[in-house]
Amino acid sequence: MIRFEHVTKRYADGTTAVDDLSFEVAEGELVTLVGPSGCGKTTTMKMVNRLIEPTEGRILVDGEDIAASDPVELRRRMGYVIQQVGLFPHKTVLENTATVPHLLGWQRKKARARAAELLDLVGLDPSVYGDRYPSQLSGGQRQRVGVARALAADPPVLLMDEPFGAVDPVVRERLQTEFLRLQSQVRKTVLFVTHDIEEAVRLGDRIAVYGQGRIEQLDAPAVVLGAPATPYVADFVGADRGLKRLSVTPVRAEDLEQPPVVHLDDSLTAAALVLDTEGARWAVVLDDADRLHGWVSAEAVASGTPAGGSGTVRDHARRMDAWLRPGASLKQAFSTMLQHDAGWIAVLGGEDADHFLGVLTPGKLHEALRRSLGSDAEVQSVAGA
Ligand SMILES: Nc1ncnc2c1ncn2[C@@H]1O[C@H](COP(=O)(O)OP(=O)(O)OP(=O)(O)O)[C@@H](O)[C@H]1O
Repeated sequence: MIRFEHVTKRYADGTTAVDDLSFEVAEGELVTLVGPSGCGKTTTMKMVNRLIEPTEGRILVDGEDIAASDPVELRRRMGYVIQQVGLFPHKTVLENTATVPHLLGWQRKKARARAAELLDLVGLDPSVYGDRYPSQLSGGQRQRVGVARALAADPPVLLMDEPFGAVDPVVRERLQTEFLRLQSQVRKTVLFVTHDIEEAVRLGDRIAVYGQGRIEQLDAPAVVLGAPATPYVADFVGADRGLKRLSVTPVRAEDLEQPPVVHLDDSLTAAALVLDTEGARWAVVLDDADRLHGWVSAEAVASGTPAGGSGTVRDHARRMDAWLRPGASLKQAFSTMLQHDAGWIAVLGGEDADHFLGVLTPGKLHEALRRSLGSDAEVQSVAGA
């Protein structure tokens, strides 16, 4: 969708901001450009909407060399969100959002309806915020209007330059979450500039780590973190890259352990037999509908069994309210385990969404992390970690 072919940008003073850059962003893909200040990220992005012209090489959008396109027409096909947002102070939120549709000659009513729809999509109720002016919004709300405005004409490409850079970390995280949700619906082709590796890793389908004017590595976040291509990349992503990988590695059904399972109405004798047979110290407890209830320890079962053996698991089961879905991150899994002081966390999913699939334990979590890269790269990265 966006293709850089040997693109170089040298400024008049001789600074080579971008040096022989070749890479491609696929349709619907979100690529984050990350690197230290002055490494050429913004220059790269501004060449895509021709705010800056390359010195050498060419850029194709949808197969078409943009050097031959009309810059104004080109920019209308590309949403552009920047840190300073650049909302018109004398226009309302709704008018700001409808800017590009207006420019494209949409009828006023249609443009306003579209703007209202977009505001809703970015989490701003148009009936509450539509008539406000930018000065009457918080920083985070202004950023959302910026995103809504960039999406209003439904452009296939979004260029985002530190769009969440000016807000505090809490708001920033919320905006990232909302943006990910939005992107899963609209599937734009996105180039996203940031100097924050956490943000790059969280948002990018792939991340491009910049050195001076060059991409040092362009890979999926888990690969960049698990197998950095160069010492520079390893240094840039940080010594805690192992921890960061937890947040980009999903829990998969095949990573789960299958502990013994008993039901609430099982007799303690039956439960004791199951635990004995499997040599387990605890079992997961499900209700009649096979939904998660909690767990029961072998000790509790044993302590109840001599008393005539008439008791059921229900009398000794403990509740476990925490669980995850497949696809949750290993970080979420680990954090939930810590929060509940538990050595395992149940994973529910399947056709009825609440089916018990198995449990993730710290051992399985470690295995999942090791496997996420494929064995060779991982062995090296673990050895070198
Ligand atoms: N108009 C210009 N004339 C000369 N040099 C420039 C010009 N614009 C940018 N540069 C230089 O080009 C290099 C790359 O700049 P660029 O803005 O692309 O970096 P960046 O990675 O986006 O940095 P930041 O994260 O600080 O925004 C820097 O060394 C910068 O000083």
